[in-house]
This record gives sequence, structure tokens and C-alpha cells, in this order.
Amino acid sequence: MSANVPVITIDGPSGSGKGTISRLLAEKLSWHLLDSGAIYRVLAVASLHHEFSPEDEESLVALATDLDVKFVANEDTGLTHVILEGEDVTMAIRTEQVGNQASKIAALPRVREALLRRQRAFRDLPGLVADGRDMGTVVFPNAEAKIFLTASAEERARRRFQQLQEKGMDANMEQLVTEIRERDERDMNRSAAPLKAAEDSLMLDSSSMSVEQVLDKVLQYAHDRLSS
Ligand SMILES: Nc1ncnc2c1ncn2[C@@H]1O[C@H](COP(=O)(O)OP(=O)(O)OP(=O)(O)O)[C@@H](O)[C@H]1O
Ligand SMILES: Nc1ccn([C@H]2C[C@H](O)[C@@H](COP(=O)(O)O)O2)c(=O)n1
Repeated sequence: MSANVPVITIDGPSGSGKGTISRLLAEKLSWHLLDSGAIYRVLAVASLHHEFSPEDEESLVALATDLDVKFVANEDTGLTHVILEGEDVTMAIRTEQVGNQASKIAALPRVREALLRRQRAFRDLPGLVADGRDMGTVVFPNAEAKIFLTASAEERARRRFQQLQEKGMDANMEQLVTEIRERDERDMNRSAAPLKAAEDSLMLDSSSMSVEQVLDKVLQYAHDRLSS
């Protein structure tokens, strides 16, 4: 029964490093991984294809309910490919435009409701690492271990800048800080499942920590929680 499958949740704002840490943790433990942001991003791409406004809740709920998305692991590259209606959108979902559209759509309560079951279906043996904004508060409130990862807006913008440059994409540091602040504001202040730390979560500020240091802390914490 899925309720007996252990879950570790990692929530936090954009660029805090939760995707990176969740992936490394899932690899270490050989557990499944849920990148819930990717689901909101796929819905954002689908809504752009259909030219739906981010305020058109009715159409977006219908789209979310029947969303034809598959996550296909490529054993050779280690990458998980995201397939929307048969089209590979792995790269397309990662742009800032799509991230911002996803953040707007994610503020709609009935859209969130429509995506709940899809996210909970990832809970499978031997365990699940769930990455997002409301994993510990709404989607898996009974998770064995919950982490809330954060970092200053400037540090998160710096990381995003570097990431975009490595991909050969144009980036403007000032604009990134502004966009990150706007996204934080929207994600934290929406009425449905706002971005916030679960009361029983470990708070980690990664502003001056390396990926390895964060991973060590998270592994230690998860180990303590799972063996208690
Ligand atoms: N502790 C850290 N120190 C330095 N760089 C980091 C750290 N953690 C993550 N990074 C880098 O920051 C970038 C953003 O990290 P990541 O994509 O994991 O963040 P995220 O919280 O999942 O963001 P989003 O919610 O927007 O997907 C990546 O390039 C990653 O390698
Ligand atoms: N559990 C989640 C995951 C994501 N979102 C929304 C809010 C984000 O701004 C957007 C993109 O997520 P990212 O890939 O950057 O983690 O999707 C959410 O509301 N709840």
C-alpha cells in the first residue's frame, strides 16, 4: 500500500537547489523522484500551445485533468525526458518564460487539485524523494522527512545566471533578481498551497554552502528520521 512507502520532501523557492539535491538524494538512495515543478511547467507549455490565458481556470483545469505527459528515463544519458502529447519538451519546459507561466497557473486552486492524484501516484517502493513547493505541506503531509531549502534571492539569481550561461543562453543578472523576487512573491502569497515550510521540516539556508555540503546535511537528516 502506497501509504507505507517512505517519502522525503524537499521544498523551497526557485533556484534554492532543491532539484539538484533531490536528484542526488534519489540516486544515493535508489528511490523514485518526483519533480513536481516539471508537471506545472509541462502544463504551462501545453497552455501556451493552446493559447490559454493563465487566468482561464476552466480550460486549464480540463487541460490538467487530461494532460498527456510521460517521464521517460534514458538509461544511457541518465536524463529523464519529458514527453508532452508525443513531443519531447525536456528543454522547452526549462525556460524562464515557462517558469513564470507555470507560477501563474499554479496559483489556481482547482488546477492544483486536478494535479494532486498525478503527483501522489509517484509514491512507490522503495521510496520517493519529492521536490516542489507544497510537497511537505499538502501533497505528502505525512512524509517521513521534510526539508525546506532556501538561499538569498541574489545567490539564487547568481546560480541561475551561471546555469543559463553554461547553456549558451542570454541572461541579465538584474532582470533575474527581479524575476526571482516576483516569482517568490507569487508562490508565497497565493491562497492555494502557498510556498512555506512545513512546521516539522528541517530549514536549510544554502546561500554559502556547496552542493556537497547540502547533500551531506540532507542525507544525515534523512537517515536520522528514517531510523527513528
Ligand atoms: N548549494 C549550491 N551551491 C551552488 N550552486 C548550487 C547549489 N545548489 C544548486 N546549485 C546550482 O544552482 C542552480 C539551480 O539549482 P536547482 O535547479 O537545483 O534549483 P531549484 O530550486 O530546483 O530551482 P527551480 O525551482 O527553479 O527548478 C543549478 O545550476 C545548481 O547546480
Ligand atoms: N509543487 C509545486 C511545484 C511547482 N510549482 C509552481 C511554482 C513554480 O514557480 C513553478 C515552476 O516550478 P520549478 O520547476 O521552478 O520548481 O511551478 C508549484 O506551485 N508547486
